[in-house]
Amino acid sequence: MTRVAVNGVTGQMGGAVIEAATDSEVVVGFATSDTNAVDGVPVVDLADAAEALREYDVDVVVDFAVPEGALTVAEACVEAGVSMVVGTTGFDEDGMASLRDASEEVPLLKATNFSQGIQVLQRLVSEAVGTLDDYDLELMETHHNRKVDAPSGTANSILDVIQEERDVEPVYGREGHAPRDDDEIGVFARRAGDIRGEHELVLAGNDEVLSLSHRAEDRGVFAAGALDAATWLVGCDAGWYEFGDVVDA
Ligand SMILES: NC(=O)C1=CN([C@@H]2O[C@H](COP(=O)(O)OP(=O)(O)OC[C@H]3O[C@@H](n4cnc5c(N)ncnc54)[C@H](O)[C@@H]3O)[C@@H](O)[C@H]2O)C=CC1
Ligand SMILES: O=C(O)C1=N[C@H](C(=O)O)C[C@H](O)C1
Repeated sequence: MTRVAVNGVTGQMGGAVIEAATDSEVVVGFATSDTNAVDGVPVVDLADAAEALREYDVDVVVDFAVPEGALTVAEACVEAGVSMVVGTTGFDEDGMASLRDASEEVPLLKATNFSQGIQVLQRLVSEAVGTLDDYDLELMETHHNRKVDAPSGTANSILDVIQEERDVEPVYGREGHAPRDDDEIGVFARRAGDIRGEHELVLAGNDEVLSLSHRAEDRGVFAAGALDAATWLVGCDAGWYEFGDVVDA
């Protein structure tokens, strides 16, 4: 069985990963709090991660935390020679560069969304935007009220896919006198309740509207995808991998 360490183990996704781990074993978790254990999984201070990766003979880290914590664990993975799956979102350019550096030393797989449906949605978005090349585009995402980064990592990834097809400029929310340019895309983030994650791209023109949308119904979908990625990643060469590599394998 793949031996997994979970970073952000006291968080919502940390708990979901422990629950979803049936074909792999979560042997240790990392946190910055004083917690000793979560659901029977021993918790080690994040500062001692490199040592713990060796002590618990970890194959791969699954990370759902905050960028700062993910980067600390990436350093520990490099030090201990352990693979890493990064689910955390909200990295700035420097953070992304640090992850790229780490991937030169160990196998590192990063995804802003570990649901298979989003993988397919991204392919549909590429086709739709490339074909309906003069339609107006608007991108919406909705998440629970505890989410700290906006727009979501997934929305940013969808935006990347769109920008590979069309030269559109994102406009984040609109207020006041804000007439629309042909080459802009409105991007909107809503936060409410415990909504797990909804994304929608609207394409409108030619007296018609095409809507491409996805809704996650449980965090288990992300946890299961991340664990699939973790099992797949172990044994790969050092390098940068994405969830599409796992889905296509
Ligand atoms: N890629 C994907 O499929 C998914 C990604 N996510 C992302 O995962 C991340 C975590 O999401 P949730 O579990 O919902 O958040 P959460 O707020 O419930 O958990 C965050 C965890 O990070 C820890 N943490 C906070 N500050 C820290 C620091 N400075 N150093 C180390 N750890 C720290 C917290 O103690 C907690 O355990 C977010 O970035 C979210 O966007 C969430 C769901 C799916
Ligand atoms: O914070 C979340 O919950 C989620 N975050 C990811 C994102 O930022 O896209 C993935 C998913 O939508 C849930």
